[in-house]
Amino acid sequence: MAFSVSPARFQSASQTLFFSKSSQYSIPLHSLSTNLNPNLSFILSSRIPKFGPLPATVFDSSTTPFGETNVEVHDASTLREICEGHVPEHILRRAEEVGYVMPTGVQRQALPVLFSGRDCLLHAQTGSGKTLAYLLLIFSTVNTQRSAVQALIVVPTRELGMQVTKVARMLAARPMESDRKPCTVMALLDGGTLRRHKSWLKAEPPTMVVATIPSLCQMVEKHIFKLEALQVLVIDEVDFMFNSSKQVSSLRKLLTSYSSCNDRQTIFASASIPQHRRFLHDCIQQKWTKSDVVHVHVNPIDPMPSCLQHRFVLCPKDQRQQMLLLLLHSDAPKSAIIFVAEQSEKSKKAGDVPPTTSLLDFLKSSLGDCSDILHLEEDMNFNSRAASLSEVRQGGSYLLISTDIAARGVDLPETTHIYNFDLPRTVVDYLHRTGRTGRRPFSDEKCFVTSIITPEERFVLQRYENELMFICEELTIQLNKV
Ligand SMILES: Nc1ncnc2c1ncn2[C@@H]1O[C@H](COP(=O)(O)OP(=O)(O)OP(=O)(O)O)[C@@H](O)[C@H]1O
Repeated sequence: MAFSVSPARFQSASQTLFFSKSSQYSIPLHSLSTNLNPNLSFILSSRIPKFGPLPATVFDSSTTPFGETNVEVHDASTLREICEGHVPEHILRRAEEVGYVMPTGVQRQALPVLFSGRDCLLHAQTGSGKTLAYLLLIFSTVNTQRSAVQALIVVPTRELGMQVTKVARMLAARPMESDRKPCTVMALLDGGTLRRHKSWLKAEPPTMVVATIPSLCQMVEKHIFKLEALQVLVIDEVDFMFNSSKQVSSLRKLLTSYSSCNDRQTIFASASIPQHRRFLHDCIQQKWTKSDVVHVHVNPIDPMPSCLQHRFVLCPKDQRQQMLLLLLHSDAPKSAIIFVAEQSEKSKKAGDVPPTTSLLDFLKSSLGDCSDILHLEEDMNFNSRAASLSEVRQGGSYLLISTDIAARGVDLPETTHIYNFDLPRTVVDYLHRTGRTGRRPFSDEKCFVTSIITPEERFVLQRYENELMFICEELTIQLNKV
């Protein structure tokens, strides 16, 4: 199959949307599984009426005649074939050395669009390789001989920022003999020592910055970080960022006041973009993107990796720890993440032990005090959070007990099992938690997602099943076996 992108057409609306001043894309979505067919490319017209319907046009990418931004990528094309002429040779060599030889679906579809200079909404399954897609675009665009920040990647958490920085630096590493300046990558993340970053930015600005919003704004507001030379702006986990009341106003400023969409290429990425049509409409209206922004939506009818097997087990709330223990004994997972709800403010004020800590204590006392049971939550200090993740990354097997802080973007490809000790609050949270497993793009290895629920929660899970279109199999485990 060939993938083609045609320029925006001025056709009448196939979908009617109405302008909204709100930029919160929080309503639970049917749009995770939209009415689009797989392999459709959704391209917007540039004619946006002031307060009217959005003239959106849907093209079947396999049948649309080619236009001026024609690209043709065959299923058998290697990553090198797609990137050659755009991405520097030493980056391509490095990518191959670390095992990025064939493109994933989203890379195959998005890279030609990205190389054509269009703004883009990268909308594809968790673990599908969106990070590499936007990093390759950045490497194709920046000029490392220039002393200016030319690419900015905004992420919601320090953990995701460290991960993206690591991949970017790993790809950017130049051979020793090279006399050209390497692409330098700065991590401007919450919890870091900004004094060091200030001197770095003043002395020799890095080519690429990976930042969380609070640290970034601090630097931009003090005019230490200048965005004039910005060529690529990536907002990763975009729906999460727009839904965060702490981040949304700064994000809007970044998109409009601090830099202009005409001077940069703007990429939004996520596995979940609720109400994506309205979001695209707002992007154009608010001038966050240019009007010919492209929506690359990969596998819209199958928003989760197909290697996942979803299961649930019914259990009274006060016996979930024992149930989890039985599940761990019967599954014997190589590596697992156990998701626990965040501690409520009321419970914090009452001085209760955080749920992650009490589960950690229970598992350590039941399974033996083994060091490969770790935990991660917002209220831990940044060093402890980093230590937990780096221990998990050191390989071997692990059990990570975490709140939803580990649910977005964190890449732990060894994870084979996810346990929802507490049911996720929304369907989007279910999607991202489950997406922490099944993260080997070319593997068929079965991975398991198990929710421990009360009978009253069954209908909530059923709603998630309907919205995400998966089937959850019931496990029957007798608690008195403990
Ligand atoms: N072309 C490729 N070949 C082999 N592995 C790849 C390729 N591209 C990405 N990967 C691997 O796939 C995994 C998932 O990639 P990545 O973290 O970019 O996913 P994502 O789409 O950003 O997921 P999420 O939506 O959860 O953030 C990583 O371990 C990465 O190294």
